[in-house]
Amino acid sequence: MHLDHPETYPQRYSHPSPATALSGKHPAPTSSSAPTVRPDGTRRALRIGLGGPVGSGKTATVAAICRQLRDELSIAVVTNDIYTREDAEFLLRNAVLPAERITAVETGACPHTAIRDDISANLEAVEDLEETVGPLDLVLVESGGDNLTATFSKGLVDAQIFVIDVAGGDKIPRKGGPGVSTADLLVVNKTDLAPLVGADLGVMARDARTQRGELPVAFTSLTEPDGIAPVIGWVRERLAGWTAAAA
Ligand SMILES: Nc1nc2c(ncn2[C@@H]2O[C@H](COP(=O)(O)OP(=O)(O)OP(=O)(O)O)[C@@H](O)[C@H]2O)c(=O)[nH]1
Repeated sequence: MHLDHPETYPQRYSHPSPATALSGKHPAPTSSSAPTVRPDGTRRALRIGLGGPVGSGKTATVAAICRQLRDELSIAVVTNDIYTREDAEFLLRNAVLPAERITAVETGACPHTAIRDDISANLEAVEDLEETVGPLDLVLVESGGDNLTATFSKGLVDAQIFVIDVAGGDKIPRKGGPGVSTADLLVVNKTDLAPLVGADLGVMARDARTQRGELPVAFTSLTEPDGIAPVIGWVRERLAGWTAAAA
């Protein structure tokens, strides 16, 4: 695998039919069970959850999405940490969004509980953001770092991104689990580290395809300029579907 030629990645960003993305064949605009309109009748923001193992790059992905899209979209972020506000503080320190657009939820327990079983604190945080900073286009909900079983409740988010990284070893996609197998987008991050840890991106792409069928996979390196591009393409597609469904 030649890492200096990213186009040789078997599926740097594979989607069943990327060419049809603008021709109405979007992925389902939402699989969420949450109401799609706000009390005043306007459509609420698209909510995207980001989950994945500890340290895989969830916060870095959220930061990169915000930096890339904040000039054209109204964005807010909810972070979840077990005991601290570490992730929110990172986003604030790096000024990826104005402070009033970032809220931290301290889960005080297994992170997956707050995004799957008792979503009340997260729902409240999202709804407060919509009320205080006005109509939003996109809300990113970052889970605390967990294991391969964490998934979001469909009552909380409309779509889920699961972030793993190559430093965890190229066997991770093969291990499966609901995040790897069913997330709307699987991100394999830190591809720049592949040569250092002996991870084979081709094997990861092949195993991800076995686990996920036609669901998309994005290979990212957030240390590279525009390394977030494949994720941005996917987010834009989801937003287009969301907006089209509202029309
Ligand atoms: N080399 C490299 N490092 C990265 C990349 N993305 C993130 N990192 C680094 O990996 C570390 C963890 O990244 P985070 O974004 O904090 O990971 P996280 O998943 O939010 O971590 P938790 O919230 O603790 O679960 C940080 O030191 C990042 O700078 C990448 O693409 N390449």
